[in-house]
Amino acid sequence: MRLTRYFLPVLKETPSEAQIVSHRLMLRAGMIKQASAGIYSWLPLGYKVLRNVERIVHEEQQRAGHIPMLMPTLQSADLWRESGRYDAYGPEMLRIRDRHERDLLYGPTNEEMITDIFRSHVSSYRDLPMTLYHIQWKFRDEIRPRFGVMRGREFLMKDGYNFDVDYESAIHAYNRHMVSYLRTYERMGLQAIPMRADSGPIGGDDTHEFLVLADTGESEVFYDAAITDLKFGDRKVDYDNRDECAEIVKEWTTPYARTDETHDEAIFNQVPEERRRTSRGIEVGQIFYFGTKYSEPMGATVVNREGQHVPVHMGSHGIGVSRLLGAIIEASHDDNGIIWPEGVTPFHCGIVNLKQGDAEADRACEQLYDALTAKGLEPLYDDREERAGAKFATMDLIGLPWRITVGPRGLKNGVVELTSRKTGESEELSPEVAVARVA
Ligand SMILES: Nc1ncnc2c1ncn2[C@@H]1O[C@H](COS(=O)(=O)NC(=O)[C@@H](N)CS)[C@@H](O)[C@H]1O
Repeated sequence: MRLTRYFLPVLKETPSEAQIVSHRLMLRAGMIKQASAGIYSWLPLGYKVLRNVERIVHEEQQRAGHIPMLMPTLQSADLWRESGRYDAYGPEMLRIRDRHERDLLYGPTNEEMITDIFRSHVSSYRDLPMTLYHIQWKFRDEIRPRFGVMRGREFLMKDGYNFDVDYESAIHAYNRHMVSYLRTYERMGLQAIPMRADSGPIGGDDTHEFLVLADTGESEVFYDAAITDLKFGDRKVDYDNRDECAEIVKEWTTPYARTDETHDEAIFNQVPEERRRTSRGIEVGQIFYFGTKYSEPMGATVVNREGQHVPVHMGSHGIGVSRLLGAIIEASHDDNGIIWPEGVTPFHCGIVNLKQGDAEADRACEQLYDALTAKGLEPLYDDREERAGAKFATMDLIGLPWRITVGPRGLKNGVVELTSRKTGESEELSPEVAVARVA
């Protein structure tokens, strides 16, 4: 992409209403624009990162054998009356009436809707296990939306729902989700720690939240420092193997890690003093087991092996897709701006032309552009008539992992300058070597 043909409305000033760094940087880098309280337009750069986060979520959910689909944002109130949550959910639910005076709502979550889909089509244990998921916008009328996309009113969530014939199978589904989440967050360059949590309005008794440690996090957390040494890496996992998934879950849930809702001082004190940590965390996902909480009242049953009609055991599992952009920036930035992990960066490499209009420099930039593109690495070419300082500042602000700077003087010596955003280090290399170095 050429900057003169893109739409990147970077801001010179730091917007006063932004209280945390991710909100400030998302506004300044021209990624989002507030439409109304807690509701944002996703401008091109932000939208590109959002799609990259979605792609990783889709890949890891499907690797775990979960099936993608898409449910609407608007739901009938009747479904929520069946489960008894229509009134229980409270003022966070945006209630809407259509022209025929029918009660609708903008879905804050989809347990009722997915259970209705399941009960309409599945009636035998032979069709199980089954996990359906979608990535869809949600609405929760937060009384105090804040911190930009971190606590929005309209936000993008992956919500997945497992259907199993019994408790053991549903716990395997729970473990499968935990394993898929560990890999998902690592691929985004995040360390998200699973912590035992309280279940809130969704209900049920088994639940873990995934938290990214950050001073600006809304949750207070207590954990054993040993848990931060765990790495998932690119280990191969047989997601159908119950013991294998249970083993990984055990590895990640043995060290003490809890939010303030479930913190137990007595147990925490058994952790060696030098390893006890308290901090704050950003909740980027949550997994739940809630048994027959929805299948019972809504009559979602299957005939089991013994020929009995039994309500299916379920769980729901969410990832805050739009919140993740804020969490990643909180975890990866410096004074000059964002530092995108390779897995989610909007462009892989910036190209800065120090002398736009100089035949040599222009040609070298075009060749770099083609070479990077040929390697499947999307460049952002700053071809504006701007002075170098402004071009460098923009590249640092929007946080691309690599920048190649091209100038007439360097070209005379057959070199360009390759700069790593993470380390700030620069090297003079031939254009071919510079392109080879961009991961
Ligand atoms: N107001 C919000 N703004 C941005 N992200 C949010 C907001 N509320 C929740 N999320 C994200 O959505 C994730 C899942 O939300 S949740 O309430 O914990 N879980 C559910 O809704 C269940 N139905 C799981 S499918 C959270 O972990 C969080 O990362």
